[in-house]
Amino acid sequence: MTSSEPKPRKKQVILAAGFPHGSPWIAWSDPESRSQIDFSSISYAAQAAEAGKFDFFMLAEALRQREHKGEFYDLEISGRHHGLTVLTALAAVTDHIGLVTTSSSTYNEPYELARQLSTLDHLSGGRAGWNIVTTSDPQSGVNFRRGGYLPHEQRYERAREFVAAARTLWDSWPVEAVVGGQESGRFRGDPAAGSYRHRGGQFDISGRFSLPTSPQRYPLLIQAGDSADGRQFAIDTVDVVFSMYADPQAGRAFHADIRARAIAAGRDPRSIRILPGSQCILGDSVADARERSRVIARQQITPQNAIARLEQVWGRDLSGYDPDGPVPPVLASDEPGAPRYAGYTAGGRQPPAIAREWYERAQRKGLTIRELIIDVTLRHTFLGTPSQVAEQIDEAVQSDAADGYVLTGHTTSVGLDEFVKTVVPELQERGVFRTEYTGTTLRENLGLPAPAGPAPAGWEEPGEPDRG
Ligand SMILES: Cc1cc2nc3c(=O)[nH]c(=O)nc-3n(C[C@H](O)[C@H](O)[C@H](O)COP(=O)(O)O)c2cc1C
Repeated sequence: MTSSEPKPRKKQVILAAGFPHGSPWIAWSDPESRSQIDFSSISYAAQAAEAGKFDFFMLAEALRQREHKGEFYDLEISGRHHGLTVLTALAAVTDHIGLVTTSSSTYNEPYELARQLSTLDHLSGGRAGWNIVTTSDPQSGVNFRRGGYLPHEQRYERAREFVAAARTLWDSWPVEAVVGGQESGRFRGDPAAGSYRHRGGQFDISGRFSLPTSPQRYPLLIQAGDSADGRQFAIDTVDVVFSMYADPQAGRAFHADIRARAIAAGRDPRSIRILPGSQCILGDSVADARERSRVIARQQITPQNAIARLEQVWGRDLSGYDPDGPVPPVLASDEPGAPRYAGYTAGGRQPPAIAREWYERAQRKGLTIRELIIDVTLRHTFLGTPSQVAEQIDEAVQSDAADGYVLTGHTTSVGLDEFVKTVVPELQERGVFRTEYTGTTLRENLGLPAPAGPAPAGWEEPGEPDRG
C-alpha cells in the first residue's frame, strides 16, 4: 500500500448498555445507585446510553425472585419489571437506540411473544431486539403452567422451534397486504394475510397472526447461553451472541470457536456479532482504577454474599465457614444443587462440575472464599484513564476478542455516565465509534445483513451493512 492510499476503515466497536446495572448482585446498595424500578431512573439510563450513541439498551430477565435456604434470596437484584413493557414505554422517550428484551424461550409461547416483539418493532420504528434465554433457574418453572423444569437439551430443542414458529408468524402477513383503504372498505388486500401453521414436536399452532410485518421483519436476535448446545443454537439462529468472555484472551478463544462452528455450518462468520458482558473502571491511572476496582469488588461481594454464592454451587450449608478463610473441599456425599439453594449453572455445567473447577482454581491461585467469588464473578475488564480504556477496547475489538461489549456500570442508572462522557469521545476520536446514528433500524445501525430466507412480498431490504 502506498502512502497516498486511504487507510482501510477500522472495525467499528458495538456498544450496548445492560440494565439493571451492577455486577454481580448488589449494585442497588451503593448510595449513588438509583432505582431499577422507577421509570424516571430507567429512562435516564436509556437516554444517557442514547446520548452516548450506544447501539442498544438491554434488559436482563429474572422470572422469579430466587430462594436460598428457604428464604427470599435478597443478595442480588430484587424487583424487576417485565422487560417488554418497559421497552415499549422507552420507545416513546428515545429515538435511535435499539431496545432489547431478554425473554425466555422455555416459559413463553411463540404466538404471544412474537406479537409483543412485533408491536415493539412497529412502535419503535424498527428498534426491537430479543435476547433469547433458555432460563437455567430450576425454580422459575413453578410459576408457569408447565409447572416444572425442562432438561437442558430439551430447552434448546424448544428454543429452536420457538424461533422457527416466531419467524413463521412474523412472515405471515406481508406488508403489501395492508390496504387500510377507506375506499376499498378493506384493511387487508389479501384475505389470506396472517394465515399461518406451525407444526412441530414442541408446538402445533395455526390461525391468523394479528400484525403485518414490522420494520425489521424480525427483531434483532441475540442468544445468551454458553454450552455446546447453546453455541450451536446461536450459529443456526441468531445475529448476536451475548457472551461471558470479557477477558480478551478468553474472548479470542470464544471468537475462534464461534467462527469455526459457523464455517462448519456453512454460515458466514462475519454475519455474527459477539458481545461479552463487561465493566470498565476509570481512574487517574491504571493503578488508581485497579484500586477503585478492588474497593468496588469488596463493597459488592460482601462476606455474606460470598458464602451464599459458594453455598449455591456447593449445594450445602457453609455458614460456619470463614469467608476470608480457605475454600472448603467439595464433598461427594451431599446432594449437589439441592432445590433449597438458589442453584447456579453455567455453560451446561451443573453445580458439582462448577464446584470442582472453582475449588481447583482457588487452590491454584491461593484464594480465600471471598477472593474466589470476586475472581469468578467480576468483569472489570478495562481499567485505566478514559484514553487507556478506549485504547484497550479498540485493541480488543481489532484483535477479534469481541465485536463490542454489553457494558454495565457498578451503580444502577447513573453507572455509565462517566463512560459516556469520557470514553465515548476517545473512541470517536480513534475513528472506531459512530458520532451520529446513520441507520434507522437497530439492524442497520449494527450493519447486519437482512434476515435470511425469502422475504414476504412488499418487504424492503435495509441499507447496506457498513461496519468496516
Ligand atoms: C451472558 C449470559 C447472560 C444471561 N442472561 C440471562 C438472563 O438475563 N436471564 C435468564 O433467565 N438467563 C440468562 N442466561 C442463562 C442462559 O439463558 C442459559 O439458561 C444458561 O446459560 C444455561 O444454558 P447453557 O448451559 O447453554 O449456558 C444468561 C447466560 C449468559 C451466558
